[in-house]
Amino acid sequence: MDFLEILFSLPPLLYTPLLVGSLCLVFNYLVYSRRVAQWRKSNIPFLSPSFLIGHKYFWGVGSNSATVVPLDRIYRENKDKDLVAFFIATMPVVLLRKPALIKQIFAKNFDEAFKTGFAAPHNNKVVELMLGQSPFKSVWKAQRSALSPMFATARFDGEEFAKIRNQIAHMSTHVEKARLHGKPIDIKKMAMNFFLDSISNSFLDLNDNSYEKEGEFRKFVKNFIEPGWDKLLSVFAQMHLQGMPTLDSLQFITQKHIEYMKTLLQRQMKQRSQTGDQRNDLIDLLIRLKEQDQNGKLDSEMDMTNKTMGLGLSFLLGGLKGLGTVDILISFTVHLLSLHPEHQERIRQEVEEVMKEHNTTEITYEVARDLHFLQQCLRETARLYPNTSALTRECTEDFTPAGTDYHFKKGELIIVDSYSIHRDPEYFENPDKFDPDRFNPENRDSKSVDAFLGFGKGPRKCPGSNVGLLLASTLIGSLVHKHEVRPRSHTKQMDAHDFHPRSFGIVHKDDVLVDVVPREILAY
Ligand code: HEM
Repeated sequence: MDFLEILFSLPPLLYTPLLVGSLCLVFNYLVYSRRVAQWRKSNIPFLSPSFLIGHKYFWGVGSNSATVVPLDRIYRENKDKDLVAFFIATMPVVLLRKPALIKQIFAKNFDEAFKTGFAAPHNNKVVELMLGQSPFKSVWKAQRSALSPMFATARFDGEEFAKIRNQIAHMSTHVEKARLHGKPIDIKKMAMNFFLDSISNSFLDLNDNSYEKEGEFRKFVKNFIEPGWDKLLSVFAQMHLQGMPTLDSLQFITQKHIEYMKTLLQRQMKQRSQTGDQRNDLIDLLIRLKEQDQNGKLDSEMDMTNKTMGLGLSFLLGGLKGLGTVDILISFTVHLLSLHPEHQERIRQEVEEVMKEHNTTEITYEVARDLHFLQQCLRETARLYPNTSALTRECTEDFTPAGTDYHFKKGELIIVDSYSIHRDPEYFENPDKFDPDRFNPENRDSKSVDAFLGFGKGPRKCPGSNVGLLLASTLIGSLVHKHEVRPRSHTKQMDAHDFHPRSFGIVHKDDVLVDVVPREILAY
């Protein structure tokens, strides 16, 4: 009796999964053998897939390890190589290990032969625009240039900063209430309230105060970014299926998400047009672009509403990276500062000095902008805990990096693991130590500058980093100026065991709780 005869003699409930499973294994085998042959021909060193289901290090992702853990093992175990290819389940990727190679692909030759990571589903032009993944370089460049006023920190100068100070006042009231009740502060929640309320008030003209009531925007973003099996699986599905149309529920950005954000933007634009106010925010910008588009030539493939919406949504999602990064950066920084009272003291002194220089007793836009040591602390946190640790690019043309004989084929997916590079003693001495002074311009060398990837690299690096640093400096500067922060939940520096296993980025899995003691009380 052959295999098929035995199979079909079983009850259908048994033979159907067995048949599907066997077909999947055959399919995987074909995918692996084809790609391995290609890597061999292209001189790209690779790790053989284990038992037809990708590299074994990834099997625990989701239940007991974050994605960064297997990537870090592979990075460390292949010290002798510039790059190494392997499979995450059926997805073939090439991990770049050397900053010089990363520079070529992410910066120098990016325009020539690469695009950014996740593939948007075909025939969904709004999602393509939202992800900044138009196959036409001129489109994402025009998109980025149109949004550039939103990424300028100078926009927060003057009256606009009053909105941020308002958020700080809400935070201070909350901190004081918690302290009087003897309760710790949940830093992640506080940072998220601050950042999302700042974004919704300053860019979208919503009047949110999450301490009183969770606003609709916060609810939506929380649901969108909160780690879970559904998000992890949808990211994997998107990567595996490489832009092929999939079930809506398997997509990272579902039709429901798009509809919610579209409705929000359209409602705010309509209200603004009725009042005729001018705020120099995202809503004004979208109204202006829509008007310009109406006067110009309409794209026959996509109507102008979709174009304007795609642009607005790409800002809101920050290429999926802006939202969720600032609050995570703040909570990791407060965690590290809580373990280092000496750095808190330096920040307090810096705030005092800079306030004096600007002749003020408050944290103003100019003060927040000039808190250089605090910004060093934030960059050092982004080194130790780079939220977007897996940076991805895709080859759009066959490409051979200068000075090598590696041949990348069109469609090759490239990954860089910032977490591992940032913890490599070759580039950062004593890499696990929180040492903000390594970001003092006097101490920086070209080796560490090239190896720092906290905000990405090249033309597609983060355009919102300065806005993020300004907001984070305002919150932490205000908190540490008036209070000493002490650890409650995490009394040791967090490591990879503390990362959320179902997040694609670096996010702590538990709440980060701290106690805050007003400095006035400490002085007595
Ligand atoms: C300060 C905290 C932030 C960190 C650590 C951060 C980090 C990153 C990283 C690592 C990337 C990927 C870059 C690459 O692939 O080379 C990125 C992209 C991006 N970020 Fe940020 N980000 C931050 C804040 C923000 C903010 C506040 C915004 C929006 C106002 C923003 C908007 C974006 C956008 C639009 C992209 C996509 C860029 C593109 O694909 O061209 N980011 N960010």
